[in-house]
Amino acid sequence: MASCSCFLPSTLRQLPNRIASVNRSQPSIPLAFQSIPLKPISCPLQPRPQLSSINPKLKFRTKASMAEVSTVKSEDKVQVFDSEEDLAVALAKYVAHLSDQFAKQRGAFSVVLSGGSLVKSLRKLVEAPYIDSVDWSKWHVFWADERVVPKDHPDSNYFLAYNGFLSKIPIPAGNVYAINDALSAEGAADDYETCLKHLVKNKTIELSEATGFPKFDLMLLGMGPDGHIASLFPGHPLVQENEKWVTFIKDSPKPPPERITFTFPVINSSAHVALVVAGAGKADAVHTTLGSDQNSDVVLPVQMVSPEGKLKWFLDKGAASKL
Ligand SMILES: O=C1O[C@H](COP(=O)(O)O)[C@@H](O)[C@H](O)[C@H]1O
Repeated sequence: MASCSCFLPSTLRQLPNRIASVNRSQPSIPLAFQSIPLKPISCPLQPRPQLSSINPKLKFRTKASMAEVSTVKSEDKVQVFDSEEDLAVALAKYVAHLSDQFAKQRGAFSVVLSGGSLVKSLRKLVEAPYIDSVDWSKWHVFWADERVVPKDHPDSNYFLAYNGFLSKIPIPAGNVYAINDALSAEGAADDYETCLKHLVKNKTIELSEATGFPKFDLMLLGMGPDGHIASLFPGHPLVQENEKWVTFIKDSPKPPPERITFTFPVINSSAHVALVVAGAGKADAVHTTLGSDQNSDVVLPVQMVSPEGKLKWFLDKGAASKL
């Protein structure tokens, strides 16, 4: 029996009452979470999927199978907006629609956030009409990647999301699954994976029948100017990981060096993936991925995003300027 600690409440000190008091799965937790000595809920492990049961298209694509990597599938949608403001408006509508759909369909909405600029692009969701119309109690929030730093550190993706988004919505505190920042990178990755397994077992997260990996309802991915997504960087061996659900990196080319990240099989098992990319600084990587004259010598992590479900690109004019 393995145990995990992601059900412990977040340790951010300023967490507001409305989040702290509506914790669904925990007894009422007082404010000012100073390392509460609760016993973590145990998370029974499920058998790991065998390699042979993994959809072959999810395996790392070598240069020999480059066409598979870089082809934009016909059902993929690329939307280009005049401004980042317009992008944010459309993104809010899209997320609210999926929230409604999954809340009605299965009584829960599992949403994966990224760090960086993505959080700012979610700002319209915390405004009218969505702040009142979205059923936030159905939301379960995860991170595609997290930096292994304290939760109140400026580099923390949780901290960023808390300040820019989570603190503004009435989401139950027990539905926010932050990493255990008291662990090493390796320990935090294992702990997060154990938590996911528990949540798959109790059906908070669905399981992909095709791949045996968790199937999140919506994965919101940002992209770095180098084409990295989550903490999967170009040329790094982690992009080839096809067994683990969550892994760790200690030599991230972008600081801070220690991070945990979802692996490609998890990302690509999602029901919906939105790639949210703004700014001319990202135009080259967008061009490499979506342009017609693709260079087969380059494999960017973003080119390996090929979900079981639907992929949608939200670009502003700057990001699309080289298409
Ligand atoms: O380090 C990271 O970078 C990417 C991209 O960030 P952005 O600020 O260029 O949008 C982000 O998606 C990821 O979550 C984060 O850890």
